[in-house]
Amino acid sequence: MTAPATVVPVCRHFGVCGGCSAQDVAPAALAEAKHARLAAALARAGFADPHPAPVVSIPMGTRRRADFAVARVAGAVRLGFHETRSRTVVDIAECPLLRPELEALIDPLRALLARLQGLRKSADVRVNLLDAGADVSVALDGEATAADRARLVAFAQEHDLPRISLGAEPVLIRRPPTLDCAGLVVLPPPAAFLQPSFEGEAAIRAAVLAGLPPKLTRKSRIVELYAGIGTLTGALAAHARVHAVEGSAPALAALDEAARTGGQAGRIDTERRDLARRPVTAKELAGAACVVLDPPFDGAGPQIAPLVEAKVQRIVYVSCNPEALAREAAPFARAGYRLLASTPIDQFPGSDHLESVVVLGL
Ligand SMILES: C[S@@+](CC[C@H](N)C(=O)[O-])C[C@H]1O[C@@H](n2cnc3c(N)ncnc32)[C@H](O)[C@@H]1O
Repeated sequence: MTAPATVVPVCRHFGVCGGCSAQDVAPAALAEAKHARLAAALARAGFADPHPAPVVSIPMGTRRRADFAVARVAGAVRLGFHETRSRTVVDIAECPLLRPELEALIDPLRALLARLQGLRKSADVRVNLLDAGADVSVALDGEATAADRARLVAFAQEHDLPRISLGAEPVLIRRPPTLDCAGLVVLPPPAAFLQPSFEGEAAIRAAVLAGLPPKLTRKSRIVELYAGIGTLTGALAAHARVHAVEGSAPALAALDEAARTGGQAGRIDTERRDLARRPVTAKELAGAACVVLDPPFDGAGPQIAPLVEAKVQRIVYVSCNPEALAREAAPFARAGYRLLASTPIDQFPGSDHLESVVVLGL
């Protein structure tokens, strides 16, 4: 018997909220479609007959990062996500994608925002669930008043948050906002980029480690591009020395500090660099046993050409955009790289987004 192609959406906001576009597609059918999408992207890149590994499916209720949009409309505050292709904020009562700890903060956050004088028309709230608890950052469109700051402090205390911030500025740190990234204990900056779920992050890490060259020694060098706060760096450093490159100063500072305090300074060195303006050159990549790259949605752009030119034996490309992957894997295929492995990771259930890890070798 084949699985039904459609199911009843689990969330009452489905169809209006732009957060999930495919919640009415049966999970098995969605997984099949995502698998086919990765295969098609790799075929377009020029790899004949790609056979991605089975999809790693991350269930609903696991999202540990939420970017809420907030709007003050006719005196009332809406908190939720934008409608599809619109700036209108859907005022949500639930979000089954989220971990329960984050879902439980929706109503209290809305009540908090309603009382902030610095909220004129709109705001953004980023909640990152760290090991230390939910790290909240509120970006207002107006100036926060002293009373607003006092309300943020009271909110952090009432909800036992490790830290609450206005944008990038911490207003109160109650305990270190720690996150264990495979042994590297990081203090991410407010509103840091995190992979959407612990489970998805573990799956990415496992696929990346499985893609490393077999003969690494502890003296081998891995160049990691777009390292962020070090989500993958600590795990890579268990296998080789890592040169981690990242454009965001706060993210890189967090990674650097974690490496130093964790006694990994000899294994991990860091470099702040805007890879769009100043890509790492082929010459700089000489001698690297492997390059791991995890670029933003639009891809690595100008970084690709020097990477292809460098002829590094192994490339592990983590992608959250199959279209960019198809485009950027193509020059590797033309340069003679073989597709060694590809893993689709569905860490965006209920939507058509797809994460994947692709391993290329010469
Ligand atoms: C998809 S995230 C991956 C981060 C990290 N690997 C992780 O898994 O958490 C992409 C990273 O690329 C960084 N980035 C974006 N544009 C960049 C640029 N032009 N140069 C360097 N880094 C950039 C972002 O700050 C972000 O940390």
